[in-house]
Amino acid sequence: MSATQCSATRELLGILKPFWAVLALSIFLGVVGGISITALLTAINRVLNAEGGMTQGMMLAFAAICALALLSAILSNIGTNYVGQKIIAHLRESLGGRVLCAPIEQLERYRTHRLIPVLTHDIDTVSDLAFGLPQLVISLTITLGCLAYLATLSPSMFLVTAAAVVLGSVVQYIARGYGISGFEAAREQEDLLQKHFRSMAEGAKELRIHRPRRQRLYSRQLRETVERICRLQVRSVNIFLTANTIGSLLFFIVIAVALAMQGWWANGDRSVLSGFVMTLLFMKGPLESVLSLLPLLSRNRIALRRIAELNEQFSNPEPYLLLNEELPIPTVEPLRTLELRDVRYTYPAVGDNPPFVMGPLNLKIEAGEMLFIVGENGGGKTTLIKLLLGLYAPHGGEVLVNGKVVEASSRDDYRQLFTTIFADFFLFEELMDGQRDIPAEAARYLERLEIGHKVGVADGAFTTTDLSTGQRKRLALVHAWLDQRPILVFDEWAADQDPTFRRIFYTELLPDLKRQGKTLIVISHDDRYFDVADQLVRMEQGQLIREQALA
Ligand SMILES: Nc1ncnc2c1ncn2[C@@H]1O[C@H](COP(=O)(O)OP(=O)(O)OP(=O)(O)O)[C@@H](O)[C@H]1O
Repeated sequence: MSATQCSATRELLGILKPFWAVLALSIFLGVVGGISITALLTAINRVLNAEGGMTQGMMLAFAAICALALLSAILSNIGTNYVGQKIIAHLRESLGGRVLCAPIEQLERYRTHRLIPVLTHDIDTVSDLAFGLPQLVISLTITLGCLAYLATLSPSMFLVTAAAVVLGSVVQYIARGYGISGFEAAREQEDLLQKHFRSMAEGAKELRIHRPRRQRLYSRQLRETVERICRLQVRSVNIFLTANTIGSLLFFIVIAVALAMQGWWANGDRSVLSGFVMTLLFMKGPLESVLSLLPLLSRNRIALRRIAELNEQFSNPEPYLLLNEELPIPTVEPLRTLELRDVRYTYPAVGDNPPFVMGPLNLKIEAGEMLFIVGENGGGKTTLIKLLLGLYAPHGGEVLVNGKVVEASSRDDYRQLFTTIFADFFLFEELMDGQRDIPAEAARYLERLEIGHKVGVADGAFTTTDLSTGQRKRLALVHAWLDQRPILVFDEWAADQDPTFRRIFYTELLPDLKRQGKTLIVISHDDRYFDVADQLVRMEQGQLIREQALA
């Protein structure tokens, strides 16, 4: 078994493990359903050839088998439907949890356009198989049951039929090899398609004013990818359909052989001959149904491999990340100091670029202090705050809070000291639980930031986030303030503000927050206001240069 098959099989077994009892029962009931239907067929054949037609006993047996076939098929469907829905829920929850707990560096490396198709497309494919499973089990059982019945009717003709089934299966196997490579190539293209969709949605404005780029995205990227996927799917499905049709034809060849050679194997017994032909014709439907599910099996294998890959990528979740709301929130002792001691961090080389090396970084911040981090683009300011925030674990050195080293086990608690507005911030509409009404002071902030007339709070969420970029940042500031954390981090917050608000931010809001006892870490390019800071550090090519204390 190849590594690919191994990972898909392991993933499938892992996914099915919690539901094995229900699944085993459903499969068992599916087998019972298949056997019952085969028994019905043999009963029909017997009645057709019985002297005097159907006796009362036969009628009762017929009704009982009908009831058994019906009941077992319904229960088998209910069981697999349950398992199918549970699998979807389980995969969504477990993959969602993995993404939430993955180290930030891994998430930054695993691009969104690759993540979303796994969480949507691949999970749906796996669940499709779960829904197709009872059909597969029942059809397979009927096929095997019919073959067994054929063997009792005529061992010699059974061998001819079995040879035809083997030949059909070999054709299917070869077709599957070709078909699956097409499905795999199509799945690769799905990631690319997702990337184009993201460009279309997120770059809508840029595309509207740049005709050549828009045309290129539509005709050379989007259309080409869509058509490539279409071609690959058509080709793969055609291969499967052709193989199925060859399989169907084999049935009629076997029937023709049976009719031509009836003298040899049936000794002119017409009841054996009619039973044989009827069973073969009956078996054709279930066998075709099994074969038609083969493309789904192939797609399923690819989807499982993608899920296994994602699981593997995020197999080292950050330890001690709490997702369970019921666990108690640890009490954090009041902040006194925050320190980086000989901290090092290296981004791996990208292409021909050398790795970007940060550090050793040494920095100490006292509670209630205002630290400004300045420096040219690409100097390492954002990386420095990611290290300070505990988003990146240092590759060397230590982060200390109140003189104690922040270990992996305490890193998540440590992060709860901070509220951050990143340059590429995400604005959540909902407030946290228990904040159903904005406290009076926050309303004052909304007014002061001149968005009080635009935004209110209803049902625990801001009434709107449809604001200008600068206004959204102001709203994020209110959000951050509502968090009531001791340290606030601003990554170029003022960059989108007009000069008046920029002045208000540096000369009124920051001093106000400082007066409230907040510790403030501010990335800034606004050299006019550097004198507001208590401490100023410059980041240059990954090195921290301490400027003189200002205040
Ligand atoms: N995910 C990453 N992988 C590899 N290198 C990275 C990654 N993120 C940042 N870098 C590199 O690290 C360096 C510092 O980046 P950082 O974002 O910390 O700079 P910055 O000072 O905040 O810049 P700016 O002022 O433009 O926001 C950059 O030169 C960049 O090339």
